[in-house]
Amino acid sequence: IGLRRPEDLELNSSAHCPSGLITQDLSPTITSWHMNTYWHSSQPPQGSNKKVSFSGTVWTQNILSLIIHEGHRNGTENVETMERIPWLEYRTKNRDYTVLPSPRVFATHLPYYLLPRDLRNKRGRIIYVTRNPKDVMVSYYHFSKYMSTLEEIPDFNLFMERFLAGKVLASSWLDHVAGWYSHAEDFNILFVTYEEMKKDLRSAVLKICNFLGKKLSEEEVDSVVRQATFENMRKDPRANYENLPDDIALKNKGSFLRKGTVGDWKNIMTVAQNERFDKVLSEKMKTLPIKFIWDINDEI
Ligand SMILES: Nc1ncnc2c1ncn2[C@@H]1O[C@H](COP(=O)(O)OS(=O)(=O)O)[C@@H](OP(=O)(O)O)[C@H]1O
Repeated sequence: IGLRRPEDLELNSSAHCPSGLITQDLSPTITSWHMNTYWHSSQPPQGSNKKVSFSGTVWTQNILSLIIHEGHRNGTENVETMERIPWLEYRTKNRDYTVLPSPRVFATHLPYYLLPRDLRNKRGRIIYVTRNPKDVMVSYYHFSKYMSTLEEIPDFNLFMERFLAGKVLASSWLDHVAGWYSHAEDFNILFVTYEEMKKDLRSAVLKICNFLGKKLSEEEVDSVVRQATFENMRKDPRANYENLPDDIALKNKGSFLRKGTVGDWKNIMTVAQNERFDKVLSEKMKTLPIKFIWDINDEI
């Protein structure tokens, strides 16, 4: 399809990323800025197909799967999320990605410069999903307790410094987001935020359908929205990653879908930690047009 095979990317994976964070030899990052890449297989029509997203990876994977696969939507097929939308950078089961049926959809946490090069020729669509970085950090903090493959750092202060320095799975959130935003015009990309999905899921689903050129009936959109709510995804073992092996997920320590809210950072961060975070963030983001939503009542 004109895209290089993932193994050609020569990633130097340094960590497991069972839930989707990417890792290369960079010091890794966060949990909720993610990216789902999507493209059709052989000979894709010009400029059509691919998508990536950041933050709310599993949520977006689920939404995409529900939009694209009628069998998922109507419950006649039962396919694991990671089978439907595999990770670009983690080839579980040694699958040959070049022979997957169209449309091919992938999730990734790769920075923009490591993506297959034809994405820069806009051959495929990218949905990039971001979430406010304080909630990302807090989500990742809990996630690292849940995943036995991640180092657990109980001291939140220390954890925050690691996060800000990019010494977490998938590397630096700040660099990742800054990189993608400043190179957006090279890609056929749709930016979606976790917070807008949370505030108005139906509009977000329609926005994604529109970007993909996928027409669903009103009832089908209703069905996607219903199945993509936090409450319903939490009950769905595929969406909640309940089938992860016990040696990867410590299920007695929680569940993958934990709280699913905007503003949980306020429950854990101190005033001093918040000020320190804001200082680092504003330095890094001062030239970028990103408005973060820190609270569900903030205007989008
Ligand atoms: N449907 C729905 N609604 C609201 N929130 C949702 C939903 N699905 C997943 N989530 C929340 O997304 C957080 C996990 O992020 P990711 O899926 O990106 O993680 S990962 O990169 O795949 O590890 C994690 O956030 P926290 O609950 O704050 O930890 C999940 O609960």
